[in-house]
Amino acid sequence: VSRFEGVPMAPPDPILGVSEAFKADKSDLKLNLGVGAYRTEELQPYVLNVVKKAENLMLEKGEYKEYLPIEGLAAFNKATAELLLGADNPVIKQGLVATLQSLSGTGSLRLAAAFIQRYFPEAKVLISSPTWGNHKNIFNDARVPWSEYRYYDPKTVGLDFEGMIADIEAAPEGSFVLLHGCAHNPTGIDPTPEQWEKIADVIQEKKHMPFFDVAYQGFASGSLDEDAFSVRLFVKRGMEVFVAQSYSKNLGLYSERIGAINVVCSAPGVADRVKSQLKRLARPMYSNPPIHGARIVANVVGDPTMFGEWKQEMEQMAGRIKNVRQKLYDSLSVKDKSGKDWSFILRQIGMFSYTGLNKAQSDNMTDKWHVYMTKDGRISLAGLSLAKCDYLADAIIDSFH
Ligand SMILES: Cc1ncc(COP(=O)(O)O)c(CN[C@@H](CCC(=O)O)C(=O)O)c1O
Repeated sequence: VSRFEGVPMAPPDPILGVSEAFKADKSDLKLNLGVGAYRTEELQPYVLNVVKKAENLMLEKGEYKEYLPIEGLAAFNKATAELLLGADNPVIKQGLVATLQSLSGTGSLRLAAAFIQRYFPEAKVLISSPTWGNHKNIFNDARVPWSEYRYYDPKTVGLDFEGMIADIEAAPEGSFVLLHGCAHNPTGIDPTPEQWEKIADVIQEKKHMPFFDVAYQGFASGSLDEDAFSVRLFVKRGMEVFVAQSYSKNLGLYSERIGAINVVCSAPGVADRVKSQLKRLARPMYSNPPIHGARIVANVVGDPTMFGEWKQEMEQMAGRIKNVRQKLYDSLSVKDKSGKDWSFILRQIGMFSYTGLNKAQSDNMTDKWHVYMTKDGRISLAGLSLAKCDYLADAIIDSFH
């Protein structure tokens, strides 16, 4: 008898498992609107031209494959902090930012969770309701308690701002508040600048610690600076902040696993101590991060021409998704005779649209229409082409009514 007899089969991941089911579907009508991964109008994966350029340069240079330091590639860490905060941000000049390259957004979140568990064992993390499917797994496995703050209002298909503020206010002082920097996943609903000011007020009043998850910088609006507004607002107020970053979407480096955890501290010398303890946590977790993606980011950001080309390609990707969003809205508005107001689709931003379809309706989308999506009603517009919008609209209308 095997020693592993007691090991049960794990359920498929609510997001990544959708792609597995999609691959198994033989229908040529099938559409993968599950995983948040950019596709072209031809529904093909996309390697940015600027990434290919950087990789050709790197190949010509014939670079080494030695271990990186635990904290990652120094040129990447400099570039990623400057992209997030702005190169001329005083906190960078004053050495107040601890930055560690880590295994993309997920690895950065997990490393920060381990730090919180070790140095703030009494604190809990507040996460939005709903939020990205893996956030709860990360904090559960890091043994960090969490609770939810209201975020999505099904009645208005918008932000429950009063509920959000009330729940953040009611949380024990010194809680960590997990915030999506831009392009909230799965709702696509972001606070307005005025609402971000109010969120900063209540977090400051309650001495909470803001913890931003920035997985879509530049991908939401097409502008790196615009999408960093919320983080820069909190830093400008002198608040200490955690920020996890990812280059999976905005630079298309999904499987390179390139991201960073940044901790903005409010006193000199503290950042060095925080960085040293993040390194101490990373070493037994994965020792040191992969070099390839870090070099691509450092090369792209370090070369003004390539940096410019990247910004153009980001605008193109964000632009394609905006066009698809508009076309889906148009198709639904023309086809649906029920009088339902679909304008929420246009008010949402980033890769996703939170349709309001419940689990049974989402199942119908898959079982009858071969449209693959997450069971919380989220569809990834990045996996949709203009050509398929009419078909998707038919599927949504059929599933809703
Ligand atoms: C808010 C948020 N944070 C972090 C991540 C982690 O991305 P990394 O690739 O680890 O940097 C994602 C990716 N969420 C996408 C992609 C698939 C997934 O990992 O769930 C999604 O929600 O479909 C995300 O949406």
